[in-house]
Amino acid sequence: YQHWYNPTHPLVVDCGGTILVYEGEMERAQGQLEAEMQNLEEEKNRVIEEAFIRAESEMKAVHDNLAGVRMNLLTLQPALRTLTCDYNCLKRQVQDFPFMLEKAITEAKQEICQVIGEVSSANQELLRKYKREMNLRKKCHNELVRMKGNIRVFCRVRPVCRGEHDSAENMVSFDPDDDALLYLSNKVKLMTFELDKVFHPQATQEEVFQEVQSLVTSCIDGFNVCIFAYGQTGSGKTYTMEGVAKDPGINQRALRLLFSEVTEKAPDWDFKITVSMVEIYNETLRNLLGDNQGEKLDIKMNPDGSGHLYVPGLTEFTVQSPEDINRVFELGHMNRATACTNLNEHSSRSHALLIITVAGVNSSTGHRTQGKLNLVDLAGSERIAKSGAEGSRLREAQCINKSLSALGDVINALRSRHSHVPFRNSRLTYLLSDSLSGDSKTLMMVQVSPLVSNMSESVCSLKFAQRVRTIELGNATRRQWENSSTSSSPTHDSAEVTYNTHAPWRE
Ligand SMILES: Nc1ncnc2c1ncn2[C@@H]1O[C@H](COP(=O)(O)OP(=O)(O)OP(=O)(O)O)[C@@H](O)[C@H]1O
Repeated sequence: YQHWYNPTHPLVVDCGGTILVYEGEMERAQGQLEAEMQNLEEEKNRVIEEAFIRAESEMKAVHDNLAGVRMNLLTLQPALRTLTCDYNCLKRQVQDFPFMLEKAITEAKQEICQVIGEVSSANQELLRKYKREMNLRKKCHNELVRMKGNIRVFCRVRPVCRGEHDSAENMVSFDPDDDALLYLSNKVKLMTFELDKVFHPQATQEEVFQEVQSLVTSCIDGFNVCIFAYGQTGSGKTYTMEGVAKDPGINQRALRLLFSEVTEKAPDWDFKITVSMVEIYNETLRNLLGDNQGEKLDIKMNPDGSGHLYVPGLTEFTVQSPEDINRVFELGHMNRATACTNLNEHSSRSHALLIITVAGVNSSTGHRTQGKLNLVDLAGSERIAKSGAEGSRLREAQCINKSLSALGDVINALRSRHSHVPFRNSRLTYLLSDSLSGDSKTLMMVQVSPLVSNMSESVCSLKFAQRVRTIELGNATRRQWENSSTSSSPTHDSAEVTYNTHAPWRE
């Protein structure tokens, strides 16, 4: 090496220069590098510091969150425990539910059976009390009727009809404060009549019916009822009982009311309404709902031993619908009209009876009732001058006179509680005997014409009404005593006709 190396050699000198340049550059580069490294170190430290600070704050936030979560956890834990507990409890309940349900159903069934048993026995008790109360009510009602007398007398004054020319005098007048008083006046005197109720000429069919409807419906409770229209020809009897097509009278209204009342009582009660229509002319009975109008009916003692009367062959029409009611009246009217030449004249001289029987049975108690409603349009009550009438007219007058007198006698005997009631003195009273006796109810509707020309007949009718109303009520106890001593039978039907009134019923 020393051999060939010559430091003075130009090449070496050149190389040494180059080396020195390189060494200078290297030193400069090293300095740069070191500065660079220093920068990087500083940058690193700054970044690390920043990261640290960020991490610290994030850590803090996480810590805070964690603390919050911990807090939540602490509060949620009891709730969770409760929920778990509830859940377990519910689960157990769900598991137990079918058994509990079965048990509850069984218990409920037992309770229901017990309650039904209690209700049923309470019901029995109530039913017993109800029956007792009903009997008591009936007794009280009967007692009240007995005290008031079971015969009522109403009066209806008809209006002056179109075409009637009568003197303008006010023959009839009314008391504004007392609807039981009626005054009749002629030129010389004023007569006062006291009745149970007076209907003035403007009284409507509805108003009249309202006064009689409780009597009508009492036959559903088993009472026998008679409603008579009494008065001279043309005084309004037929108007009151039958009415006119547009404004029916008591007959139709009564049947319709009974039908609707018994329909309302279903299904607790099973009622049957039957209707018969009879005409009594010259003491002969005619079946107005039958096919054979020529047939004369008879009144006989029922062979069933009940002691009741019956009319063999009498048609009993069962009313099952409101349409049946129209049919009954149409048929009755048609049959009555076909058998006579002048219906108006004929109806004045005959009695027309509508007999409605209402029989019911209570579906729970088996209790039975039977009541009869007799609606009677009587023949004209006017007196026929004996000298003027002859032949068939005289016979008609005698028959009417006989039956109306017999009716007055029967009412007198019943109200006075006589031991013998002369039911057999006429077909009318004989046919109605079971509906006039016992605790039956009777209403006499005395019809009055307002015409001055009818004054004397009006006075007669009102005197008749007054007499019926003022007959002294006999003593019930005495009547029973008299019955037991004079007759073995308590019914009036079988009593001999020995009673003869001297009361001038029909002057
Ligand atoms: N309250 C009244 N309102 C209106 N008109 C009536 C009234 N009462 C009766 N009339 C009429 O008076 C007339 C006679 O009445 P109705 O025929 O009813 O008498 P009556 O007493 O039945 O007679 P008869 O004995 O002849 O059958 C009839 O035209 C009737 O329409």
